[in-house]
Amino acid sequence: MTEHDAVDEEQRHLGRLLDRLEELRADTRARLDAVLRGTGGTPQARSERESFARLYSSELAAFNAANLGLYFGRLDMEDGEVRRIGRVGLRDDDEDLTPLLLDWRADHSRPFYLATTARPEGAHRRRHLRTIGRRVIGVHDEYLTAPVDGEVPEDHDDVVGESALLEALDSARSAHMTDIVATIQREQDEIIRNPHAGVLVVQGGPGTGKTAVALHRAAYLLYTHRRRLDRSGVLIVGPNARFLDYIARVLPSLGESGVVLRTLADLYPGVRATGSETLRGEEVKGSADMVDILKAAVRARQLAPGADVVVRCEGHDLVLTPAVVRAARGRARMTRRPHNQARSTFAARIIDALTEQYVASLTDPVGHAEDAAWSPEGDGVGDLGDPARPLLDAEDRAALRTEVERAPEVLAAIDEWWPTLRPEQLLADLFSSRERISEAAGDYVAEDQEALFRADGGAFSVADVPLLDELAELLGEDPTEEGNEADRAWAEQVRQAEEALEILTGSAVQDIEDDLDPEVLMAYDVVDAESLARRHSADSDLTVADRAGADRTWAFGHVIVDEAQELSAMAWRALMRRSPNRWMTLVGDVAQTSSPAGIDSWEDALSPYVDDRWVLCELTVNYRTPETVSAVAEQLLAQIDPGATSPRPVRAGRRPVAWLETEAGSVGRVVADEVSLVPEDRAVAVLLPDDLGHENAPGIAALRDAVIAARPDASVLPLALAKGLEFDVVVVVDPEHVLGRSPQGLQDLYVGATRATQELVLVQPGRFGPLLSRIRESVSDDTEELSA
Ligand SMILES: Nc1ncnc2c1ncn2[C@@H]1O[C@H](COP(=O)(O)OP(=O)(O)OP(=O)(O)O)[C@@H](O)[C@H]1O
Repeated sequence: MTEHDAVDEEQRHLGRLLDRLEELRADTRARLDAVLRGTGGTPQARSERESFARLYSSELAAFNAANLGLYFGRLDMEDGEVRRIGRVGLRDDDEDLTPLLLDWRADHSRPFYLATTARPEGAHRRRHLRTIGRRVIGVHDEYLTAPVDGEVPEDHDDVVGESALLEALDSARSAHMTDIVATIQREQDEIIRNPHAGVLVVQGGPGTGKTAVALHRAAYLLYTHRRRLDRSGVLIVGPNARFLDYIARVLPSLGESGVVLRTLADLYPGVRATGSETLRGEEVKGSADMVDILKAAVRARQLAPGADVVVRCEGHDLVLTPAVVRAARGRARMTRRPHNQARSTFAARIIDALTEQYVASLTDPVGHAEDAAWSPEGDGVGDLGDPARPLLDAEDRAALRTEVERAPEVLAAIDEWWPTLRPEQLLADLFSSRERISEAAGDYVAEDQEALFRADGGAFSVADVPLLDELAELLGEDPTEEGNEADRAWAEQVRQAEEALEILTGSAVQDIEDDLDPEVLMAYDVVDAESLARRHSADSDLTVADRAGADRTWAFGHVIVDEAQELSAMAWRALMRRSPNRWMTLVGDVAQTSSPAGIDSWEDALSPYVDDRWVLCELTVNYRTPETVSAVAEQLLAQIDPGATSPRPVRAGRRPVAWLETEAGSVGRVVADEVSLVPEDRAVAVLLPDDLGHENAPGIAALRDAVIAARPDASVLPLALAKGLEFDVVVVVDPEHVLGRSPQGLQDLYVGATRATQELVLVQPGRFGPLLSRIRESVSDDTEELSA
């Protein structure tokens, strides 16, 4: 059969598939319309209509997304079976519901991604289709076993379907990422379909497809564990909003909804962290020691007076001694409940003490009341029923207690000593007061204390988000606030689980001064699956993604973190709370860590939560940067970690790396010239050192204007925002400044250089320093050296 015949054959099949897709789409559209037309009925009927409407809408979205590149692969099995693989599964409407197309995630599609001549997986031939719109324009066949017509099987190493892969990689990068379903590689497939139900760490150098793999794993898990994950949702946390915008376009085309995409900046519902942070601040706030600082800050708000305080109640003066208030505070702390929930214990103790005095003052007006004062050792109740004071019965005493409880001065005193607190307010109060900082963080050196201070305490930065989350745990909800019944019930369940866990693990109830053990986070594990499911099936018109995104304590079925190396110890805590079952995919590269609070090793980050119960997978092939750029990146990596291995690039470069030294005043012109050379269909980015990348940095506006004049669609970004992104041509401005700016400078430059899919240009005001000159020298065979 010639290629021409093969194209004709596949074109006929594609036509059949597109017709079938159209039928299904029309059918779903009609059902959706019918559901949307429905009105009235019982609440249950309404709620059923809502869920059908959601189901049909998401089916429609999947059909719409599948339209392009619907059918991309075919496997001819040794036993004669033909499997056609595409973006969605389609069946004929005949009696047997004959499969017309297999979803790429189905088990039967797997050999398409795995088969090699060494391990053909039962397949005889793999065919990749090239399509444009509704047209098949070519096919590429690989024989995995001795072919019938005598062709020799190709040699295979770790790259499967190489020509289809290279074609996919060479297509111009649009502003956003595309899916890779047609060309997933074996090592990637093994991660995407990995059955491990705990923490899976995916480590890989730049361009190895970590982000792509994470997204396809989300799609695969939602397909394979739909019932479970549809209710509980999947959380994907990425490095920045730009990046999320970039991947949000990929997920629908993978056919998925019900996924919550977040950056750390918006992980805490109701707060969008846009404030800036110093490197020192990032480091101090990211450290796990902050847990103690925050606990101290909460305790500092639990007060006791220095001298006796008189409160008036219905015309009677009642006295609270510091000892009584301290004892009430001790009791409240001993409950080990969050601050706002322990408040009722504190208040009850104070009110008991005052009631006792009140009773005494009425029954013993001549002044023996003091003898009856509630003592911290007493249980505060028995005294009320003392038979030596028969004048008031229990009912009278209860009425008096109510009077005390409602007395404005009593309420004010309780509010002053044990106020109801909100995380945002407490953190803002703490950071805007040097006095409070030194009270809570007295052990810190002055410089670290100063790093916490800012005049506008409420200008939250990303580093503050995990602190707000931690405080929300320490403070708990305000039990007097309206609504949130379900949340309170959930918090109560978790609390009981914590107690059960303490009994199970035999650990004694800890002293009130004790730190919470990180293991306590594991308490969610003993909340049974049924309770989790009940919570997840709450009656609501909102989608799972909407509800989960707005609920800080939502327990996600699966959590995926991209660029996980950037997470601080505090951020890990916040994320682990969202993954009580610890079913997570963590994707990252410890050589790219640029945050001073980020991690150097996966062990250190994970051991507090799962000990050594996590699985590491590595990606070794670089699909992004060509050999020319990789050679430079490899040398930078050798500086970061001499033991690390660079991923192997699959592509050759078009143009050598350009090293341009220029007068400080000509940077704008040189960069603009470079940018103007880039063909129009290629994406180009100018990456700036983070401290020069912001709008107001000197000279940046002029540089930006020059670049935009040369290429209006060019991206001009600080390096930190380029994380996870890619562009065909990348110009890094002032690499020496990047190197010198922070201890993570090498990592920053490594990240910047590895954003390029085709060309890298380094523009240096002045001269390159010793390290970069050495690298330039060592790759000089294919280096373009220019002096601008
Ligand atoms: N199997 C594949 N087929 C086609 N393209 C692929 C494949 N794997 C990865 N790619 C492409 O390679 C590029 C790099 O992938 P991705 O951004 O996922 O890498 P990464 O490991 O997350 O990189 P970084 O750590 O630098 O952010 C993307 O354009 C992606 O689409």
